[in-house]
Amino acid sequence: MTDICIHGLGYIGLPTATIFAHSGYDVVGFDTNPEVVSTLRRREVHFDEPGLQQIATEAIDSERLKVKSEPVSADIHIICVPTPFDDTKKQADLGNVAAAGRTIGNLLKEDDLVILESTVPPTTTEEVLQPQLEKSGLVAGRDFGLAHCPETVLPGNMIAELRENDRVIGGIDRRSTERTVELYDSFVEGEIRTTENPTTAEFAKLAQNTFRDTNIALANELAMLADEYDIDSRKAIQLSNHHPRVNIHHPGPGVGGHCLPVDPWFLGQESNNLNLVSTAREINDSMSNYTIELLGEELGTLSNSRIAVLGVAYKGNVDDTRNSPGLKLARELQARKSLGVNEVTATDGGIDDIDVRIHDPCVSDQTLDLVPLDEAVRGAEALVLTTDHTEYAQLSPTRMSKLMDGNLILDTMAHLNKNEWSDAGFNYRQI
Ligand SMILES: NC(=O)C1=CN([C@@H]2O[C@H](COP(=O)(O)OP(=O)(O)OC[C@H]3O[C@@H](n4cnc5c(N)ncnc54)[C@H](O)[C@@H]3O)[C@@H](O)[C@H]2O)C=CC1
Ligand SMILES: CC(=O)N[C@@H]1[C@@H](OP(=O)(O)OP(=O)(O)OC[C@H]2O[C@@H](n3ccc(=O)[nH]c3=O)[C@H](O)[C@@H]2O)O[C@H](C(=O)O)[C@@H](O)[C@@H]1O
Repeated sequence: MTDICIHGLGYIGLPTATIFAHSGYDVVGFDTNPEVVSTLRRREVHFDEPGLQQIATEAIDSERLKVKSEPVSADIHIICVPTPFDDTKKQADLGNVAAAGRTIGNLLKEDDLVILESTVPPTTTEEVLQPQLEKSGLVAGRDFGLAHCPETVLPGNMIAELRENDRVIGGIDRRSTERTVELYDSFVEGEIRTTENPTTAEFAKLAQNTFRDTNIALANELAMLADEYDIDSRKAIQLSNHHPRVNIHHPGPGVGGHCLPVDPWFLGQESNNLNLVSTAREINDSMSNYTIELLGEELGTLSNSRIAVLGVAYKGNVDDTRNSPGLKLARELQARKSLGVNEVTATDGGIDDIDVRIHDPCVSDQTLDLVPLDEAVRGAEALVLTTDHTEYAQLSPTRMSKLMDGNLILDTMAHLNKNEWSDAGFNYRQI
């Protein structure tokens, strides 16, 4: 008999299935994508996450975790499916949650427990998932349990954070909440806090990411203001943060990933009260444009320039390019070229012909036209560092200088050693 069926074996579902298997449960991991299933059956993890390959392989080898392309009947179902964002409607696409609900509804037995882990707009558990489950004829709260337990792990540090992070659990009744707490208590070392309904748990999760996105927008606005005074924004922010109640985040080339740029919209998708939050989104989205302005300012013109964009993963040491600031920057520069207009510098009125070359040591996506580092840098007038991969911190300014035609380095993440690059003759600029 299967204890737990996990629906969706991506960044969240696979580590979760693995950790439950290691906690002694019999787990089936089900994914609708046959490639994910066949890759995992070959004991290969289909994305980069430190430490996961080993523990996932151990779980599969021990047969505590079975990977399947069909869902199975189980006492507990955990939903970890994607909840993408429809950018035109500014609404969550909850099709995968509804589909998982229908699938589980067909398998549901009395006394089962269903837990939604995916990040969703408030009320989704009760208004989208519950009706699908109840098509089974069983009633939530009476015949089966239902709860929301949002995931909060940080990509790059998931294995530790799965255990260590606090959890919020909101069931549709007390018994659903208690059963869910008991389940997560098997491996969570952080505090498990409960709320009286799933909506509060959904809201609390979104509030966390909205806080971070809004805070970064403040940092980005401070960076643009500091530039007007010709001072180092990061130094100023660092000094501010010594106050015991101030914690301003870091400015950068924009906010990437599929969580921070998306979740703030989920929070108020039916509301007219999304003011600060939507302004913060606009500021963070505008950082690629600001980066292009800085480039134009430093180079005098972008016409006929060659620019190397270093980093299209949305953050350091991951292979995920969803909503990547580096990719957005590269595509915006390339779009100017294809438009054949010069919107960047008012001074020369020439035609942009920007040669943009992109490199990333962690990303292997063939569709992105990535090139090796030397090829990206050779003949470039400017390097723009958009991702803080550890590997980039080791770049030799002397070697880069020999390959380049110009001497501009725009370090949007303040990842490099300013003195070292300046001493090597670079015009070093940060955001
Ligand atoms: N990746 C992250 O860092 C975090 C993600 N989340 C949330 O967790 C949820 C899942 O995200 P990820 O794991 O990153 O997505 P993902 O895209 O990496 O993985 C989701 C998997 O679900 C499968 N799938 C889609 N529909 C399915 C269905 N009906 N039944 C079974 N499998 C199905 C897909 O084929 C895919 O393999 C999202 O709501 C996300 O916002 C929450 C915290 C952190
Ligand atoms: C509140 C919080 O810390 N949320 C986390 C976040 O994970 P994610 O990898 O998206 O977050 P991140 O490391 O802040 O990176 C997002 C983006 O923000 C940028 N970033 C981050 C911090 C900063 O000071 N400045 C900045 O510009 C990063 O470069 C990146 O482009 O979202 C995850 C999620 O919900 O999926 C969540 O589980 C994680 O714990």
